[in-house]
Amino acid sequence: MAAYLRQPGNLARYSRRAAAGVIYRRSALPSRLPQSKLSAFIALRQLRCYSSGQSGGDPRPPNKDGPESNKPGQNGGQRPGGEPESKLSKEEQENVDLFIQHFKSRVPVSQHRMLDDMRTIMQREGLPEELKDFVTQHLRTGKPASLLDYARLTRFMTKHLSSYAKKLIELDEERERGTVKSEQKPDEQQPQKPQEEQSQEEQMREKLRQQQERLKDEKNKDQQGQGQGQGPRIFEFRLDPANFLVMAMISYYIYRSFFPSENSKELTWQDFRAGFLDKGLVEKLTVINGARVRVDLHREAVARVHPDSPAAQPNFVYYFTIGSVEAFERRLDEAQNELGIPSNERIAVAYMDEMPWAAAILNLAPTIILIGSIFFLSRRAAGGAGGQSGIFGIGKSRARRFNHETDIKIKFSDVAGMDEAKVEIMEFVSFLKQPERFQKLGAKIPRGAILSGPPGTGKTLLAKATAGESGVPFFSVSGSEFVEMFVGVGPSRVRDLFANARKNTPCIIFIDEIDAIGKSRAKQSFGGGNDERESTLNQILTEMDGFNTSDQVVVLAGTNRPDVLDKALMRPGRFDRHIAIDRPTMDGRQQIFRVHLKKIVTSEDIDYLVGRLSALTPGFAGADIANCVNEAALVAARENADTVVMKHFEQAIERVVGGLEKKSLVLSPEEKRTVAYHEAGHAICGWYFRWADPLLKVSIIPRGQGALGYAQYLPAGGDTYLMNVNQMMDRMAMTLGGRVSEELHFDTVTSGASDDFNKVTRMATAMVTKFGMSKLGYIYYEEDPQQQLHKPFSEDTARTIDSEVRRIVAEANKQCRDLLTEKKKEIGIVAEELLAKEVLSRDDLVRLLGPRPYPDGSEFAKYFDGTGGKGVLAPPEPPRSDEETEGKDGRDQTPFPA
Ligand SMILES: Nc1ncnc2c1ncn2[C@@H]1O[C@H](COP(=O)(O)OP(=O)(O)OP(=O)(O)O)[C@@H](O)[C@H]1O
Repeated sequence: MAAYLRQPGNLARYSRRAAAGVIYRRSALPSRLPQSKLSAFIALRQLRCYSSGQSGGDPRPPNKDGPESNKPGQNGGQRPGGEPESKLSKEEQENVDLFIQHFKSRVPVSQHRMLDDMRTIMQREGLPEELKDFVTQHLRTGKPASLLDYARLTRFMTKHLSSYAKKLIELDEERERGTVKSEQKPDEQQPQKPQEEQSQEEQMREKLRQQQERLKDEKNKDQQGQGQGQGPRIFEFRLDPANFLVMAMISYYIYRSFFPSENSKELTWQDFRAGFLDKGLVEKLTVINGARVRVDLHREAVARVHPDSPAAQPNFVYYFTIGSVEAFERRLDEAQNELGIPSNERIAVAYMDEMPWAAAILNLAPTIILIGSIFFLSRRAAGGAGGQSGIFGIGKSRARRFNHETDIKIKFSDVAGMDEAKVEIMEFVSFLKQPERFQKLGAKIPRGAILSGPPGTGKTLLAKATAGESGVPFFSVSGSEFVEMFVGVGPSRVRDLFANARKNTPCIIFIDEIDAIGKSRAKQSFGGGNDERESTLNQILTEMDGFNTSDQVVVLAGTNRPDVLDKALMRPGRFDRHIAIDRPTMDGRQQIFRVHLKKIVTSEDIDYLVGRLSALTPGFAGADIANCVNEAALVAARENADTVVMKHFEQAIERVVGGLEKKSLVLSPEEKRTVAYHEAGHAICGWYFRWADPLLKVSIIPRGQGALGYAQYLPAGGDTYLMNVNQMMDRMAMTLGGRVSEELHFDTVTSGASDDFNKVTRMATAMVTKFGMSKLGYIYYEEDPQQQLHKPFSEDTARTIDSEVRRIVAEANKQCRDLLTEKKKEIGIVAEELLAKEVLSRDDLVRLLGPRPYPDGSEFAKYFDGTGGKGVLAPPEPPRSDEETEGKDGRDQTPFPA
């Protein structure tokens, strides 16, 4: 491109095309884009010719002496219009002429007139310094100008063109007003123009004036922009030829730096030798990267021998490829020996390693991409987690801030049950709302409270409700979010969290799962400890100490494991209050059901529904209840029902508790029969033992994990918290009912009762070692898995425990066997019905066996006596783990494992 532009006329042609491009596209460009100055000048000059009307229809300026008179020197540069004579010195006059001539040789004839006019102006005002430099450095000396020189010149010309154009217009106007002394003789004056021509002239003049005004406006705007200088100036890109040229140049140099400019051609060794070496045209050889040889030739000699060869051009080089440097050197030596070149005249060989820019960038690309990706990922990770930007945001707290006005709509009315907890926590609300009430009496405000309890019991909900009630910002963060793989991040996040909170007082901080960082420090030392967690805990302790009593920041924390928390956390002055939230009672469950049933469309009698559902769900936490209600709505939706009815709720509870029905599990008829008699054994025991929990349902549909069938009972008196010996013995006997029934009805027994034995053994052991219900006496032995090797009792005691457990289990077995032997016929009836129907409800058992001989508790009777229900009762198994079942609420599930 540089070579192209440097060729005579190309630069001018190029700029003309660019200028023309600007003129023609002008209408399509945005209106605020300024018109090219060069194009403005050309247009002005054309208009001026018409408006001056000197050539009688010929757009060219009047030229009495013909075209030749425009030649420099002939008319002394005097403008045909009659401008004053040049006041320049002879040398300056020559400079101007040289300059104009130089350009005339490079632009089309149609633009010569424009250059003549420029000469006129220059003769009046002298040659500007920059142009003078150009003339003296290049035109006078004959030294060729570089592309950069031309670019500089073009820039300067562009800068001056508009002022030249303006001056010429002024000159025309002056001439028209007659203020300029005219040298024209009266007989040379223009004849009267026809009317049409005059109106055309008028239009032209109007256009001219508009153009002039636009130029003025532009200049004013420029000056204002520069003059103001206070606010930031908006960079404005002007698409004029000068800018275009500069950009083209920059692009060209960038392009050249990536792709070296030299033209080259590949040669063979033979061509090289015959064409250049033998003729003595080679000046130098350069071995590049040990693989290619660049041949530098004596240019002048080549130009003389082969004037048309491209090798005569300065940038042209030949290359040839070599196998190895040694082979190349050997061949070159041989060739030069053959040619008889003396050693001091031999061709110089240079060696170089060359790495093009593109290759260098390619080499760096993996590193750049890696660093870029790490940066990008760190930004994304930090941004996603909490809006911090970049890797530098890692020490910032990840707490989410909820705004009481928008985010937290939860009130205490949304938290059902847990009345005691609410009363406790209400104090924090009053403190946040009316701190003066406490302060005036000199009372210190509690700093925080730990809410502890099983999962899903509503700890987070209660904390949110506290924030919602008190109308303060709420910062929620999980304990595990403090811990990162980087040392020092935990404490830094704690500091940041508390600093944020202090800025937003009054507010509540809620740290969920605080046991993740608040574990007792003494217990961690085993196995190396965890310094990072410890220092995070220390930071929390420090921050909580650092509160002023007047700082209205309340810290609430939730945990499922209050027992493992560090004592320092729990001391007064930090988490002063310890609020235990247990699974809801029957009454609590009813309230929670009421809260969640509000969102459900159901036509059932709400009081009956709530009572029955809560009776069916002993041991359920608030989250389980919310899940069941939602699941029931999903079941109903699956059936395209209009409302959610009792059946859907029961299916939902059964599904939540027992797992999905395993329809794909097909048992053989013998297996099914065994399962039916096993479950019937449990059912009969549950029906006839006085202290056993009343049976609700028995089923032989496989469900969940490994249960081939199950019998379900509910505590007769609702939630029970104590069990007497009779109840325990009856429960154990009932649990053994499956195996005893198998023994009574089949020749052999199956492995299906092993889970029953597990339960019975654990229960009997607990009676001996914990409940003081054996001849071992009132002793408590902890069941500590870590103490397996070192039992806390002697061998003798171990033997006594062993024999006592055996005795109790044997007694339960005898009790069960006696009953089932007596009720063998009833077992058969129930088992056969079970085989036919797969599921038997309490009503079915009443039908088959008659009413239960012992009256059930009133609460139980209210919902499950078959009268209050709206159809077949099919209460499902409640969700409690084995230990809880045995120890607390008396619910039992006797699965028949696969
Ligand atoms: N007392 C309640 N009243 C109404 N809904 C409740 C109640 N308790 C729990 N829930 C329901 O259970 C959901 C989960 O409760 P929450 O997250 O507060 O339990 P959590 O005790 O904090 O559990 P975790 O210990 O696992 O963090 C709540 O969103 C709510 O729908």
